[in-house]
Amino acid sequence: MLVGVDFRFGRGGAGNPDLLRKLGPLHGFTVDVVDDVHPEGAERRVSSTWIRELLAAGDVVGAAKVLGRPVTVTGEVVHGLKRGRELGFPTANLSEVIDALAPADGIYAGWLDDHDTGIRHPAAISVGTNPTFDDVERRQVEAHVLDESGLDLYGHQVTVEFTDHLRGMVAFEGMDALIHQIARDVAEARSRLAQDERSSSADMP
Ligand SMILES: Cc1cc2nc3c(=O)[nH]c(=O)nc-3n(C[C@H](O)[C@H](O)[C@H](O)COP(=O)(O)O)c2cc1C
Ligand SMILES: Nc1ncnc2c1ncn2[C@@H]1O[C@H](COP(=O)(O)OP(=O)(O)O)[C@@H](O)[C@H]1O
Repeated sequence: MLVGVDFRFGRGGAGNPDLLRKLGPLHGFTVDVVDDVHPEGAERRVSSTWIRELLAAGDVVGAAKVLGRPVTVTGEVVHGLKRGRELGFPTANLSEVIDALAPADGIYAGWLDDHDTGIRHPAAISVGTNPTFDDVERRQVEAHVLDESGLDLYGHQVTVEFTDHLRGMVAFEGMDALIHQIARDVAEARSRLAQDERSSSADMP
């Protein structure tokens, strides 16, 4: 059994790791107690509560530090409402993601890893219900691959990785305002991802 140092069980939380250790040999299990983990320089210990708080604030940089890995969601690319191509920005829509650690509604820079081709594409990512329109019920994760228009990603298994939060989700008055803003997001994502690439190659041995 693997438990944290502050693990409690039983009535009123009277059981603690010491008691578990005593009970182990009587019932045929062994006990490992794990110390709190702190991200470098942090007072607060790593916990799922903390990670959820950061994700709810769209802070994917902070969440990645606490998780010890980037924030990602994985799913299959499914058909959406075919509006992306009309806007000039087709977006690969992810199927309902299981075990999702999706960050708050908003717009992000990141990467789309295509498991079927092994290609890692730079992307501008949208999370939410696209409130400019009133016909999207389910929260969606959708990614526009930068500088591409001829991809066919339907049916592919992909992982979307979030590296930077760009802004919150906005209900625009019309399509033109939305298109205008997406073009700015794409430019912003391009420059953030260029920095991300530089810093991750600087980490290489
Ligand atoms: C970079 C980016 C930013 C977006 N920002 C918004 C937004 O602020 N408000 C909104 O309603 N939809 C936003 N969207 C989502 C679009 O409305 C959505 O991609 C479009 O309707 C296409 O949907 P479809 O894939 O179902 O065809 C954004 C999409 C991208 C790629
Ligand atoms: N640059 C791109 N980024 C994402 N998807 C692209 C891109 N170019 C082509 N596609 C294809 O277009 C589809 C998305 O187009 P879109 O009009 O948004 O349709 P849907 O509403 O079905 O998502 C993707 O699933 C993918 O197959």
